[in-house]
Amino acid sequence: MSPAQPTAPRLAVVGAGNMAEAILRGAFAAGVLGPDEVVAADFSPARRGVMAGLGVAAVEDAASAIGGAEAVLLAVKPQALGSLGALGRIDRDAQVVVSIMAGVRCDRIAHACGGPTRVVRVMPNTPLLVGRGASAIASGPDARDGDDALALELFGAAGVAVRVSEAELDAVTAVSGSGPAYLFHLAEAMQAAAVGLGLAPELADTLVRQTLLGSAALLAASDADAPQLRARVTSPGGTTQAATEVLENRGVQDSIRAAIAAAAARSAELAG
Ligand SMILES: NC(=O)C1=CN([C@@H]2O[C@H](COP(=O)(O)OP(=O)(O)OC[C@H]3O[C@@H](n4cnc5c(N)ncnc54)[C@H](OP(=O)(O)O)[C@@H]3O)[C@@H](O)[C@H]2O)C=CC1
Ligand SMILES: O=C(O)[C@@H]1CCC=N1
Repeated sequence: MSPAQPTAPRLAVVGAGNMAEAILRGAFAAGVLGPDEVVAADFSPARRGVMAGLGVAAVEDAASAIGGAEAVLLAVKPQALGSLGALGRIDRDAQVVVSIMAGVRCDRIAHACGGPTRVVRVMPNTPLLVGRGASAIASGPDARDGDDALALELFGAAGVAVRVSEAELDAVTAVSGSGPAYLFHLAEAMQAAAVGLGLAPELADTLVRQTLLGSAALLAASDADAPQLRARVTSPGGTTQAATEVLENRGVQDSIRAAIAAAAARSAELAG
């Protein structure tokens, strides 16, 4: 597909990495935006190539992408904010800045833009890639009514999008932003255990993926909560009880609580 050349893009994307790609794919699939309404900036020729493959005009220089866009999506790593001189080009009256950077507060973004700015922060997660994202959206102090509309549409197109306060975002980041990694950690451990018990790696992989997928679908669809669903699998004196006792004796629930607390603390630290 040859990239479009928008004269006044609706959305300028700064940082066309994994998350930006997931967000754009979801938005295009749902028809929320067309590729000709987007311009993306990335240092990496390979990432610009990915954008071109989506039909999006891609440039190297963020400053040249920003001009005229209705909204600017900041999708670089939090550590890159300091070197984003292009933010000085933001029209703070006319443009909305949507940031997915973990931990970076609205006031820091506004400072980088040169003063009060219409900032909307979003914490998405990678299941966006398959249309099953969980995204939380917080409007900053200088955002106007309706400034979160594009974010709600964009992120709602690829899963669930909910409004939260900025104060809640560190906890959200720890739970749903990083959350997919916790499940993948469990998948790794289950696959290794299955192979350790003598199952072929391909069989272990199939069984673990389908077990996690089916369990997540059951949790999502059921009126029962997680403890009730767990009780239904656990026959008294049976195999699940034997496993659960080991998990409890080894403090797995405490470990998960501590891990999520560490993620929230790290998100707060990234605020600088
Ligand atoms: N991954 C996840 O699960 C989640 C991530 N986030 C947030 O999403 C953000 C993006 O993450 P992710 O997509 O994984 O990051 P990536 O590193 O994949 O993508 C960022 C891209 O931006 C480029 N870049 C950096 N600075 C500039 C600049 N000034 N101008 C143009 N391009 C630039 C980088 O190039 P180069 O590599 O050459 O520097 C890179 O290609 C992060 O802030 C993260 O906190 C939020 C929720 C979940
Ligand atoms: O690990 C991180 O910092 C980012 C934010 C949430 C998921 N990934």
